[in-house]
Amino acid sequence: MSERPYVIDEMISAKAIAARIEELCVAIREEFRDTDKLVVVGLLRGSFVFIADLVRELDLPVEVDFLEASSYGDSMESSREVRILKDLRGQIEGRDVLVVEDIVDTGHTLKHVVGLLESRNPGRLRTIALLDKPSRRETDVTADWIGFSIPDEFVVGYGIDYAQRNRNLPYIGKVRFPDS
Ligand SMILES: O=P(O)(O)OC[C@H]1O[C@H](OP(=O)(O)OP(=O)(O)O)[C@H](O)[C@@H]1O
Ligand SMILES: Nc1nc2[nH]cnc2c(=O)[nH]1
Repeated sequence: MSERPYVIDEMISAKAIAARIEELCVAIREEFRDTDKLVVVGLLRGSFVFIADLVRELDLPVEVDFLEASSYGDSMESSREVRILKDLRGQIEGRDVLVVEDIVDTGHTLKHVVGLLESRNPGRLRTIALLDKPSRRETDVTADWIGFSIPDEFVVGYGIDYAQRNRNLPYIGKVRFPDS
């Protein structure tokens, strides 16, 4: 945990997030309207709040599963080495899958996870990210649906942490160091 004092400035309000999720769900329902039972895969830990709001708004028959991937640890910099700390409980072969990510930054996490899940021969595999930082991308990955495209700021809240804190903020905020 960093000892350096920081403040959090609100960037995207809880209300704006809820409104955007409603819009995204219209598009996702359309894409999966003929699917029997969609497998919605949340990438832990950051997506736990987003997936909870998303599946309740989606109003489709879904199965929820989780995969835990980590590349940042407690740091603000990606290690670029994605570790799978917890695998899915269920099989996805032949199943339609929606991967739910909180943020795509360098893109290493999403690229690694999509590669892993593709190797299991799912049906349709689609991805959604609440936040996208295109200016930071180091890989050729893009989520099929994006909530908000944001500038190069380190963000927290709505599931997303800084050194495991601030995940419980209801909004997205950016971290600022007043001493710099
Ligand atoms: O596009 P990238 O540069 O790979 O960054 C995105 C990933 O970074 C964060 O995960 P983290 O490793 O911090 O784990 P966490 O979700 O458990 O907080 C975030 O939740 C994304 O999964
Ligand atoms: N907390 C946090 N984790 C990230 N992982 C990748 N980008 C970010 C970010 O902006 N904030």
